[in-house]
Amino acid sequence: MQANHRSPISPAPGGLWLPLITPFRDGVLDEASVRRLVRHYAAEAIDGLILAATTGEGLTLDKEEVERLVALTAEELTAAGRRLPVFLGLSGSDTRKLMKALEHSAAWPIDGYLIACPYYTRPSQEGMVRHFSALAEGAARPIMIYNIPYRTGVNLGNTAMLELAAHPNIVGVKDCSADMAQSLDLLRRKPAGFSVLTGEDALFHTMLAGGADGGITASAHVGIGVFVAVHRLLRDGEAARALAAWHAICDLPRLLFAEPSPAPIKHWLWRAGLIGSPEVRLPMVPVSDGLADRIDQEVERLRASGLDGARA
Ligand SMILES: O=C(O)C1=N[C@H](C(=O)O)C[C@H](O)C1
Repeated sequence: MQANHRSPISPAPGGLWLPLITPFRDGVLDEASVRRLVRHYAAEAIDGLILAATTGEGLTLDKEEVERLVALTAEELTAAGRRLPVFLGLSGSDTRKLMKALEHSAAWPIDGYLIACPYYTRPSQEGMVRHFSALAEGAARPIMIYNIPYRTGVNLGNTAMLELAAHPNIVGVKDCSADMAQSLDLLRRKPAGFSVLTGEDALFHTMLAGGADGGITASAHVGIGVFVAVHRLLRDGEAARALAAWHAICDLPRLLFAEPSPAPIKHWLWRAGLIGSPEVRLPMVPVSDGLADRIDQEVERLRASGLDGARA
């Protein structure tokens, strides 16, 4: 398969990548809200977008919806004059089906893929190395591995990860191993050209300070400017200012993950006027009344402090 990059991206992704929620209204993709969201976040100094991953409820989208989501995003980025890398979230436990998904999306305006470890079947380390190697061979664009054992049921260990990191088409990992020793060991041993981006929102500052290249954090939908600032300040050696900035928002992840994601984030964005409805698709359900009240109060507090970033 030929490489077919829409735009040249840094070979090793870094900085703040936003795993965009997918807005729905009355059961269908809410196109106006997709456009508004993309415009809104394209105006921020983020480094990339991820579509249809966990936060984007990718498992509930049909092929036509994913294609439309990708097209709308590309249109809005072009209209905004923003060359932002866009990776598509993929997951599955059948290598052949994933190869077909790669083929199906080969001409889409995306720059790469975020592919989760195969879930439910609990393959061996060798099975996962062969799985990702096959996908990397077949993909026309770079792949980031998504290691999230508490969702998939299987952990891609560092030996296997480093073997995969040697593949030129595997450019990084979204690390949600939930094992600090494993994450720090990976940061110590990762080769040049292979990025580690944390997907543990609450550990965003800690992981960056430990040498991570960036983060893919759903919480950054809120207070996005602060997430960007924390990354830049640390990169520029301004540790004290980075920590002070982080302290202003470090409780957000706990609030936004108090119930299954992305319902709390969607409630927030709806209250902030960025999306037309907080709708999620079953088996996800809307936030409880109690959490809705807590989020509403926090929306007001951040709005008053100017940290919300919700200026559509
Ligand atoms: O959408 C994602 O990708 C993210 N996944 C993590 C999860 O699975 O909970 C959290 C992260 O903030 C974004």
